[in-house]
Amino acid sequence: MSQPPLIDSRRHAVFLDFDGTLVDLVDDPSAVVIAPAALARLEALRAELSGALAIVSGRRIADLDRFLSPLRFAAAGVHGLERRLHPDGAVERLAGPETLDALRAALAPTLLAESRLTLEDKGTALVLHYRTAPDLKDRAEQAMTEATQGRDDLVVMLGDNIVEVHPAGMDKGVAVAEMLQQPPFAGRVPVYVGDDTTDEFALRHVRDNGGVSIKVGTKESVAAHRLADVGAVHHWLGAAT
Ligand SMILES: O=P(O)(O)OC[C@H]1O[C@H](O[C@H]2O[C@H](CO)[C@@H](O)[C@H](O)[C@H]2O)[C@H](O)[C@@H](O)[C@@H]1O
Repeated sequence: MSQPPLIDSRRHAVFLDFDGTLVDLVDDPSAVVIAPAALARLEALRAELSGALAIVSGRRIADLDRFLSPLRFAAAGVHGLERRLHPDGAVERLAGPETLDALRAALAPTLLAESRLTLEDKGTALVLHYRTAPDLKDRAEQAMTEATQGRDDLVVMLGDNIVEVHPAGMDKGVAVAEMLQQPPFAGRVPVYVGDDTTDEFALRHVRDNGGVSIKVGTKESVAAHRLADVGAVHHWLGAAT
């Protein structure tokens, strides 16, 4: 995998993952921080791209807004189950939290028994976190498998020290493909940057459709290009032409 080409602000639409791409991974999911200088660079880049810059994340858009405050960006949140095409627009939700009520109940005994496993409830998705208890990886995956037994309407995804469940039929690849049909992204060449397994859906879509696919870090990937870490991502974003 090679170094990525520089962003061409006249031609490209830029889609950026959040955790592990724009911010370093930390133990507490609520404790991620973006440097003010990096935030200012993102804002400048969005203007140069005539708005064609979006965050594509497993996070809720409300959480992204909090981390990126005072800025707001176009975004696909919860792996595409939430959408906002324009920073000042309303968030569109493609599923409601009630879909996961039975799962909340089914996971409760495991959470009671294993206090080192934590649940992040994103409404339309549930996440079991085990970063601070890596020995509980199998236990978390087993609990999620058992809780989702017979639920073909749901999909379980393994991320970086997490196991996550949400309604089936949506992933970051579908989200990027759909956003590319709409202004300000339509007609531009997609660039996608991401670090995790859930980014592979989008990296594959972009790679197969003439775009620029960029993996962050050393994990295996379908991407054509690589950047070493979060610092390298911000450096590269700042070099856009
Ligand atoms: O799609 P992303 O923007 O990369 O979001 C994926 C998940 O990110 C968060 O979890 C990850 O980051 C946490 C903070 O650094 C870390 O503690 C955790 O181990 C990582 O998996 C977020 O909490 C999840 O909801 C997102 O799905």
